[in-house]
Amino acid sequence: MIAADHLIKRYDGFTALDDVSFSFPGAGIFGIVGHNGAGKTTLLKIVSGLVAPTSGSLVVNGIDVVHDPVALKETLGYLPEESRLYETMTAEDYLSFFGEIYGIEKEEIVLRTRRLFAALSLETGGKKLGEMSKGMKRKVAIARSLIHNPKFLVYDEPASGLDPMTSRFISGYLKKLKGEGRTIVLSAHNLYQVEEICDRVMILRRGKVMALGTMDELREQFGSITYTIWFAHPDPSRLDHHTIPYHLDERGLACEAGDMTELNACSAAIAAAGGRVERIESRYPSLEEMLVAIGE
Ligand SMILES: Nc1ncnc2c1ncn2[C@@H]1O[C@H](COP(=O)(O)OP(=O)(O)OP(=O)(O)O)[C@@H](O)[C@H]1O
Repeated sequence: MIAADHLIKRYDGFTALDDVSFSFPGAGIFGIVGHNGAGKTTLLKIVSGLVAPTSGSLVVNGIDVVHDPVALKETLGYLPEESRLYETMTAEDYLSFFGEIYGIEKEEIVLRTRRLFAALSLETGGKKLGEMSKGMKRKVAIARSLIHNPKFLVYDEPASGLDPMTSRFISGYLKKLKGEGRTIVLSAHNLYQVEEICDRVMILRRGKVMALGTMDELREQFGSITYTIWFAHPDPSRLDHHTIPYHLDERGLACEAGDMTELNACSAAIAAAGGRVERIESRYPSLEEMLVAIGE
């Protein structure tokens, strides 16, 4: 469905995207993450046909986006990082305005607007866009991106700057859109949201692809499982912090091990000090830890 091959984007000699290739089949959510300036917005604009790459090819649903970006318009819903809404318009008029641009009948626009606002739990109360909260404005912008019922959605940070409740609501809504058979390409700084909803994830660093795959594949790639060992000891004050670097958490005395060797050494040290290992849990690195490991 999406095939990007060797995309390069240069701005006056500065390389914002450096040989980016990926493919994404069928319906689902593709997440792009990376530090500020990594090239996420640039890539999303290229994927939407809004910016031409310096070189490389991009095919979306059989459309050659590099040579015929306009052909994508009917099937594309694009949500920019910051939507400039017309402050003095009501949300209903705003959607009408865009619906008419797409040539949708007036009655149909009213019907779709009502349905979209209901699905987004958006009660406008006749307010003008300038009077709305950030969360409401974001929902209006999302509704606008869907007014022509596109199958392909490109969302630049759909939940940025929103409170946790609204952000969670948007995550759920994106999953619903995916359930309707749509393809979503998104960027996000909220890595927990990406981990939760994305089928495939790309990590960009300074315009280069550092990792690409399902969350499971990324976890494999970034490998190291870490371990937490919980243990009991009759008198923790006698424990030597150098041999057993423990801390106290809500479950009791705990010790972290970075690999199997450390795990074995720590377990042996606990036993030698008269303690008893009660529980061991393994943990994969989170997307956040992967990003930190990759560095800026
Ligand atoms: N029109 C432009 N002209 C010159 N440089 C640009 C232009 N657009 C983007 N860049 C540069 O390309 C790089 C990537 O920018 P981009 O906005 O794609 O990053 P990003 O990953 O979306 O960042 P953020 O997370 O901060 O939104 C940055 O160094 C930026 O300054």
